Amino acid sequence: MQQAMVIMNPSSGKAEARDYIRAAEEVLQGAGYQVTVQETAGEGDATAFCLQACAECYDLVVAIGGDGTLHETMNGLADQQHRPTLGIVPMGTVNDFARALQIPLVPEEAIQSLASPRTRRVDMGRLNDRLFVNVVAAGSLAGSLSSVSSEDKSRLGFLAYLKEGIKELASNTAHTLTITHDGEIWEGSSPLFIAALTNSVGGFEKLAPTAAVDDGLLHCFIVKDLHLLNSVTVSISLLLGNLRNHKDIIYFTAKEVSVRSTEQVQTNVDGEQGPPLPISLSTIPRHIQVVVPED
Ligand SMILES: Nc1ncnc2c1ncn2[C@@H]1O[C@H](COP(=O)(O)OP(=O)(O)OP(=O)(O)O)[C@@H](O)[C@H]1O
Repeated sequence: MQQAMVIMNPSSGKAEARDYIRAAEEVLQGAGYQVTVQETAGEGDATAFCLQACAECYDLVVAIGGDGTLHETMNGLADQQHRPTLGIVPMGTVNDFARALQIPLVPEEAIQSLASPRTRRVDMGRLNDRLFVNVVAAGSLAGSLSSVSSEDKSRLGFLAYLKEGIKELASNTAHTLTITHDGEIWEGSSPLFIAALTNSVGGFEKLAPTAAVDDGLLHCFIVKDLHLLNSVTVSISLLLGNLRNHKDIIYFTAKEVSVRSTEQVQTNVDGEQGPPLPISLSTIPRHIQVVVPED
């Protein structure tokens, strides 16, 4: 019999994940799996459970939680020889990875699609010595995005990030960043650098509309010194899915990028606070197999 481990974060989103365990077990048992449920109690648990699933050669690991739970679960798959297929039931407030893979955001529907026979191989990102699934941001704006409260995320979604971002822009802080990729070096003042693996960032699916989950590329945006006034035109370009063509944005794709600064600069990784600069980023093409809904 095939083995499935369900890793569930009871605190994700509106703290309703526990209510869906029974339904997930039923669908997986119906699909022929013997199911083990593991509930996280805090940071690091999802990674530890996933490492156990790799070591014990589970066939499937299902993450029930938000992007943070998914980030931790996928870090357990990093350099393992046996990597189970991944199933996702999005329960967070943003759920970027699920959006990028067209996994339903309604938990009941996502649970039904766990029995889908369709899978996709997707890229992972590497940041220094850990993995990321969706996006890395660096700069003064990235630091402020880490401070968006869960309450605001639940209430306002993407607008919560915009609210924090505008507050930060008003204080007009930018750092000197040195960004190296493919033998090219950019150095200048910037409030924000973004490297996205998928088209969905902060719940907003038009940031990098050309990014595919399996193109092996980091889609990078350098926001040149931004003032409140031109931030309006940048926001409009963002809404139109045309950010990469804005005159104050430098857009490029790369397989490897490094970002450093002589100043103390914060990062945000998959929506949570990351390590300070310097960082080295790269892609691990088609590293993970994910269950996706049937067409
Ligand atoms: N039982 C628990 N109680 C409180 N926090 C937990 C528990 N289990 C895990 N965590 C923490 O929850 C965080 C991940 O939350 P997750 O991202 O899944 O939900 P979210 O923040 O509501 O969603 P999103 O990232 O989409 O906004 C991790 O930092 C993890 O350490």
